Amino acid sequence: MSDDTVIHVESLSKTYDSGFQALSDVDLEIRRGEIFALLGPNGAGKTTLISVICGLVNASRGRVLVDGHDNVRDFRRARERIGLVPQELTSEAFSTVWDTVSFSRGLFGKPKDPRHIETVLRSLSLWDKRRNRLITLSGGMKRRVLIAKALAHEPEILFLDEPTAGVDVELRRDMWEVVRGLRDSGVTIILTTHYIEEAEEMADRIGVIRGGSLVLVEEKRELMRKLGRKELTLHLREPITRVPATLDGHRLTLADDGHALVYTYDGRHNGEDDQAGIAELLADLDAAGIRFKDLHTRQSSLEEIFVSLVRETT
Ligand SMILES: Nc1ncnc2c1ncn2[C@@H]1O[C@H](COP(=O)(O)OP(=O)(O)OP(=O)(O)O)[C@@H](O)[C@H]1O
Repeated sequence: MSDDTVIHVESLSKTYDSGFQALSDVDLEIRRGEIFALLGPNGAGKTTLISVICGLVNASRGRVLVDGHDNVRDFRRARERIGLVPQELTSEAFSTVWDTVSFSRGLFGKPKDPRHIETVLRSLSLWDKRRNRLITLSGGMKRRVLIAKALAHEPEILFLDEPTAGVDVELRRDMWEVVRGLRDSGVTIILTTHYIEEAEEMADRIGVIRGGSLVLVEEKRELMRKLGRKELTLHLREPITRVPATLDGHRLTLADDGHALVYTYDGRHNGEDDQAGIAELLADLDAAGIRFKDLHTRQSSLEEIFVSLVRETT
């Protein structure tokens, strides 16, 4: 475990009383100060994993250390380091913003600290609303209150469970800004999401969970670089039966019953090399007497990468 590990998850499994195994043998290290996005389809085990880390659900096997504290044997020390933002506001509709957020701090046995509550409310643009009852707030403001509640006891780690589920595009962007601001203030962020775009936009690292197993953990940039390939498809005038040996140096595959050639290349980092590669390819095609009538390029998005990963592990 390295020094910058803030959460250490080891051989974690969870079988519910029903006999359903929701997590199997999950190992994960969360680094201090990162935004980590946990992606996965419905029922993959995202909420279960968060709940076990936060100590709300018991693991069947394995252990979790939060800043070095075992989340079962040393529950309080582990839990006080964590803020959890659930999807929905459950109660307190008639309380004011100020009371709701202050009360949350008290739940962790922390002494009152109006200055801190003020800082949190200001950072989330809730200060002007502090005397408003929750029931009078817009959906966006309610989401901010959920975050303020989770930050009231000064946690260093913040879990956001589907922070933008069911919200409109504008509010989603607004939430992304808020989350980035928190990360910039030094909070480690772990979020679950269905929205690939959300992970692509915000995460430093991405974990993909499927059927209770963590199938991949990778730097987002690295993931995009390794898997985010560009494809150039050349639609040929005349079909060919095989790629001529003179074109062996290029990454070419035959498609569409010999009517198309597909060239794959790394589209993100070596822009100049790519262009050189394409120029060479076109010259070699010409020399080989292969003519094409049309071409198009496409870039794989994180969405496609994700879909292919999920498919591969089925
Ligand atoms: N208390 C429980 N008892 C039995 N099975 C449960 C319980 N809670 C969750 N499950 C099952 O465990 C699996 C994982 O659920 P979980 O809520 O962790 O998934 P998720 O990835 O968060 O899904 P979603 O994106 O739909 O919220 C699901 O099949 C769910 O039905």
